[in-house]
Amino acid sequence: MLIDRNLRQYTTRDTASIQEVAQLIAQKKGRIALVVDQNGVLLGTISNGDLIRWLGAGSPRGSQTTALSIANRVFKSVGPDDSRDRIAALLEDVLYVPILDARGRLEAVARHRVAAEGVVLDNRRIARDAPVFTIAEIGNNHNGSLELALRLIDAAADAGADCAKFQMRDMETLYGGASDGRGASENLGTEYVLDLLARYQLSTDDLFRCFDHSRKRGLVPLCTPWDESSMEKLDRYGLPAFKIASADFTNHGFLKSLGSLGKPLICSTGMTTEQEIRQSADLLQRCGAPYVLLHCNSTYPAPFRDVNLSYLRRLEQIGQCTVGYSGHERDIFVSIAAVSLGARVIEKHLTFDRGMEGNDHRISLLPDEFARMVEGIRQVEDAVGSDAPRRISQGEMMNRVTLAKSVFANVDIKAGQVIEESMLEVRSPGRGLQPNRKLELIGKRLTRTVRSGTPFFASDLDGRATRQGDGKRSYRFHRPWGLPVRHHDYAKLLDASAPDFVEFHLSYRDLELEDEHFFSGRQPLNLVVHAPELFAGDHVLDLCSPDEAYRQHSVREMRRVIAKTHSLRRYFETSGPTGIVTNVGGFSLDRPLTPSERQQRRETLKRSLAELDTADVEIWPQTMPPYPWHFGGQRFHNLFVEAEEIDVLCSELKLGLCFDISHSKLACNLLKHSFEDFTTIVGRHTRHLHVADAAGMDGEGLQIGEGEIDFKSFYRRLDQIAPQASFLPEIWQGHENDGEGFWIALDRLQQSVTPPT
Ligand SMILES: C=C(OP(=O)(O)O)C(=O)O
Repeated sequence: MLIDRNLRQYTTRDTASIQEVAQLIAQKKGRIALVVDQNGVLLGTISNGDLIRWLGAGSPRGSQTTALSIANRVFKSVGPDDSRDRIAALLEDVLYVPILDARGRLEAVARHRVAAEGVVLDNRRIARDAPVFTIAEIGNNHNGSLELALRLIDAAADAGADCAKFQMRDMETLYGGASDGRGASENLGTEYVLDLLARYQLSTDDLFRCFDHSRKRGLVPLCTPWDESSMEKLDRYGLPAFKIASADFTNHGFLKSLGSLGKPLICSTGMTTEQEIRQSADLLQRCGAPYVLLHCNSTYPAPFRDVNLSYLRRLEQIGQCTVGYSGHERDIFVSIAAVSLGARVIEKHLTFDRGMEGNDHRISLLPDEFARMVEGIRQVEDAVGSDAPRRISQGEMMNRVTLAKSVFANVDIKAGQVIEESMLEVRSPGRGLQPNRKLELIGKRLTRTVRSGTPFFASDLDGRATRQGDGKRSYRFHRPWGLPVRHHDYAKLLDASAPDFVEFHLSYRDLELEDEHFFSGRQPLNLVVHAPELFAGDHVLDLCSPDEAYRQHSVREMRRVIAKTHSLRRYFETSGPTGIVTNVGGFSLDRPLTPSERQQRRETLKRSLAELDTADVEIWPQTMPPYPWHFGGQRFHNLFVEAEEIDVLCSELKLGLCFDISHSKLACNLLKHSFEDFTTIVGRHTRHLHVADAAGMDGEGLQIGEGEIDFKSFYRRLDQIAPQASFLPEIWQGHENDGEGFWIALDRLQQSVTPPT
């Protein structure tokens, strides 16, 4: 059972429209709306079944209907003093039991607990599918000094912690006569702890100051109450949750008191038997308390061999809840490993000096160690993934092309011929059919001619191979369309279709090609150029580089690209300046750049662009994904990713843009921005489009219809903002097998986005 005091997700006003009620029920994935008046008095309930019945009855009075008019006015409820057993009995018949105060106001909702939902504190969700919540346990490491406590909070925030945690004790309640610190009748260990605690308490006011300061630094303040009097003070202060120390996990009376407050409980389970953990978890469930269990070994430092991280999985099963780890061992590695075993909360002590007086200092992390641990946690939580079937990432796919092998013909084979084993060989690169499919090819009759030294493709197996000899493919789009070409496949692709323009994708070696060998006279189509990203000597173009020598190198390479563009222009029907699609740089290797670093990169870009002679050409920066695959490895991209920034840069520098919709969809996915709004903002600057589908955070260049983009609505929007912008399909590996991927993309686009004529 869960007693949920987070009421917003259940309640709707009596005057709300049916649409609002439906939205509430749908959005919160709940099955009920509780109808309240302006004072929060519960007037009735509406289930999704009630909504469906209302629709089935022809929606009497239609849009005039209010929530109250269709609500069930007779419902089961309980008062705050009703026993948990009574609520549990009611929950056998209904899904939700409202808990009302004496005046009928909704106080909480009792319902069945769902283990996977986790807990929410200060808008932070702690759950299996949420980011790891890191707690910097300051505990008593302030040694009674407010000034030190505040500095530790700052250090926790700077180290990237999510929470600063303290401990509060009412020494008199807790230790009675021994609270003066002398505790002479206690055993030696207790006497020592008592003495420390008595000397190193912060006053209640000082602790509250620490909580205020934590909030100011963006941290969730938490505190472990060690007694009921402290619990009441912390509740009154308004802490969003309570931490429960291992020492109190078998203290059923205290657990019940904490559970009755309706706030999430983060409970450590050190020093307890499995039987005791089961009992306490059972008790928390009966209380209806939202809770998380932390695996813990309560020794200081804990020997690594006693930590038993594998218990995390068992704890998750026993507690039927989200789990975490409160670590008392040395160093940072065990806590990072705990994340890979399912921990979603990591608590570690923090100090400035392990030599200070007090038990906890010597097992605490220093601020730079804590920061390194948080960094490790973030890396591991990103890397853990799932046990779903293996998927090849986009970067691996790129590397598979260059590093792996495929099946090639070692003789010319004509269409209609049957393939024999002796005609095949396995070699690099891996552009075509993987070697494990070689046997499937043997005995197949080819539907196309395959020249010696060229690879086979999957379409050779199912007879779908590219049509040959049946004339040029023709497409009709209401904006100029083109094809990405290289010097070596230009003639072949042009043979197969009649685009309005071609976009030359240049490698740095192509800059040295003699263009006259490739074109016989002037070509009746327009030209766009795509600048290389990689240049000789592993130089990745970066016009924004803070390294001046590197930046100047990039400017020199860009000048060569411009010169090449002028050379190509001689062979094409160019009307106006030629666009050069460019990834202008601004990437980083280990982390995204900070806003001020980004600002510096923007200024540097302005400088670099001003150093280029752009007569008869236009540099079109390309919109970028947040995690571009640079030659099969991942980087962070920082410029031309966010709509507002692109808008400002393009306006200031009067730049036209190549809107790569696959890249930008990924950026919107990561930043949780609307792709529609992005299109509206950057559409104003768009001269040219790279079109491909996209999925997730880094699935770029996908075939049309195989990702998440709604092309129909995208083109509809863009037609109003940038009707003249040219486009081409930039499908990954689209040029293989005589441009098979491009033709599929163009066919699909024609079907879905061309308005009827
Ligand atoms: C002592 C505490 O917790 P743990 O048992 O995790 O060390 C605490 O929260 O104050």
